[in-house]
Amino acid sequence: MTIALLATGGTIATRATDRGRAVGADAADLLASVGDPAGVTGVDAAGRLSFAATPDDLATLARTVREHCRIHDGVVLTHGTDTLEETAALLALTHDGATPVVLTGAQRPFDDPAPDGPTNLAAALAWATLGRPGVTVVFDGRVLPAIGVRKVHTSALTAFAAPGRGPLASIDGGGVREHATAPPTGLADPPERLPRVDVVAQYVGADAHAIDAAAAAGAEGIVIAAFGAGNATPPVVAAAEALIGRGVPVAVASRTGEGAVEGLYAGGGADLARAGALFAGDLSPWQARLLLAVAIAGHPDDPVGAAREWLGRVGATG
Ligand SMILES: NC(=O)C[C@H](N)C(=O)O
Repeated sequence: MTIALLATGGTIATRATDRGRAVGADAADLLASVGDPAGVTGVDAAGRLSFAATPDDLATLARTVREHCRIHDGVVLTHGTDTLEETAALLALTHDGATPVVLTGAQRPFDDPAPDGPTNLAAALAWATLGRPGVTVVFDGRVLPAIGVRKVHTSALTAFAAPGRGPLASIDGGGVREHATAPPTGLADPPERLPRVDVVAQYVGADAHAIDAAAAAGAEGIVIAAFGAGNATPPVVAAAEALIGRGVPVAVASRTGEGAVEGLYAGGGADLARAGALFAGDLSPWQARLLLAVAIAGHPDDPVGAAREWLGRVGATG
């Protein structure tokens, strides 16, 4: 059994500096922190804080993970928590085969007197060793599905949840208790590049400025971080209808944090649905954005059709 540990940076690898926390631990340091387990090869895949990652970085990482899936029995990534859910979604969409891919990270730095990184990394390696297929996130003793995972706390050690989808398993001193299996992954090839897809936030009185600016800046798709079950202000609905009419795919996801979107209300979600917007089920706006970008890259003729099918397959829509 061989496992690749791909270190990409994040708080789990940071030390204090006079500029603020900075990445200062590599794959070898991380493996040393968990006692250099046999069969695990450390790879320095990146060394950044995850808020600084670009779409190109994510596409490159997805291809790197695929390569390591071909030569190892499992792949574990250490990753910054800020955008871990976005990388997790991309890896889930582009996963190939049955090799377990497990993401983890930490809320406390590498040089913290009571770090959570070693516990999380040890649990991630233990979960990967079990060989369950698919892409998961292991954090603070919980195994979560990649699709649906969200960072839900800025500082607590229980930083992640998958609302409505629940932990798949718990890992603690008593061992691993499995409750559920993750939905299927592996719907597309990792794209060479991720097209620009922008997220437009909804708030009381939001006008069409942001959505129009996104389109003018070259966004090939738009995600509306909508009110409630999938509503937007009248000017944003009108702008979205116009964009869809010009062939720009528009997806709708909720800003609430839990539950699925539906086109229910006249003047809001019902109008968006009638215009042909993609309702992204229970995906967060951030994961919906990755899904739409992968669909645009892989299915330029019908990205909305491809994305609709994938949403069903990952259990995001009914
Ligand atoms: N806890 C963390 O890893 C947060 C950090 N800013 C990152 O995402 O890289």
